[in-house]
Amino acid sequence: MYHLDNISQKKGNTQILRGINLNIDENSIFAILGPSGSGKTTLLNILAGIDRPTDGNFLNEDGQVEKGIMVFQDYRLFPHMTVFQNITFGLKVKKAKNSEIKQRAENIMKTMGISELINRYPDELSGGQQQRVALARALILNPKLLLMDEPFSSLDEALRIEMLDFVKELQRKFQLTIIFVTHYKTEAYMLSNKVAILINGQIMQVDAPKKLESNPQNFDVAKFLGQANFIEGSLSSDNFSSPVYSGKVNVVAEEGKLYLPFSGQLQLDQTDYPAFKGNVVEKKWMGSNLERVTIKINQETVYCDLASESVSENQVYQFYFSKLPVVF
Ligand SMILES: Nc1ncnc2c1ncn2[C@@H]1O[C@H](COP(=O)(O)OP(=O)(O)OP(=O)(O)O)[C@@H](O)[C@H]1O
Repeated sequence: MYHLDNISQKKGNTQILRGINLNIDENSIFAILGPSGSGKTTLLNILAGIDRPTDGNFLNEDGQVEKGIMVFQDYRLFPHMTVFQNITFGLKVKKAKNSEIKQRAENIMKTMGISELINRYPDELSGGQQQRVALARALILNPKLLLMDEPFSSLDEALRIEMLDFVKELQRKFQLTIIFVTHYKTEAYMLSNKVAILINGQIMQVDAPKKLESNPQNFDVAKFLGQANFIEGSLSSDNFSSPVYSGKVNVVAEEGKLYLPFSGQLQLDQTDYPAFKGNVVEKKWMGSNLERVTIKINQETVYCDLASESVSENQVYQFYFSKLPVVF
């Protein structure tokens, strides 16, 4: 188990990280998901030993300070070196024997499917190939802990999904612990069954993807995950009143402002929680048999995702909550 023990980072007057505590199982992939500017790169730089925190430590099971090997967002290959020279750079610095360097490079290039690129320079490689070279350069050092900073953000959708599967395969093959940061929730969900949400330098929630979606712990998490419409209303005890929904709610926290998350919780089949009658004004197919449906109720607009073809445009439907709605 790795421990992030109360890690804080301040640069000038900016408090970037605020007391991050996390336990990370060895031999697993742990995803940290957060919006742009939330402190993901700052945190990974600390875990890689590239930067020192103003407070706290990154420790291994034995309580010793730990650091991982980083795969950067922009790959950072050396432009004047071939693929072989890039991959073997770290071993050369460590003064490994030439025969060992050659052997390990051949093995890792084979694993990564880049053997035929051996003499190419980075500007002769596609983004996906550069990504594989960057991974090979890290893996040749036999790391126990690999840190990945948005490594697939510049790849196209199909390639990104292929690389996510590949990372899972590498994790198993090399029994790695991988800490993966991203702002794409699908990436985090596909890679890991434990995802930490980092917002504004704070860990807001650590949970399985399905739990995050169904039970975001606070307004910031729900808003970031984008699964929510937020309808203002008023609350008295556990009764919520708004133009869209009035009735019982689950109250998570009362902060003066009241919001109602909808998406993923709405359905057409009757439940005990009737939500609203609304006019479907638009549908957008999202792939995978899902449509994002725009519904108008008086002046309010609500978005929800429903199975394709379950509603038609310009028709009024009664929508139901699938469970007791939540007010933050
Ligand atoms: N040296 C610094 N001095 C002051 N502020 C900094 C410094 N480095 C980063 N920041 C600020 O800290 C915040 C977090 O930056 P960081 O790069 O860690 O975010 P991120 O989550 O990785 O973002 P992105 O997804 O866009 O890469 C940002 O608001 C950034 O402007």
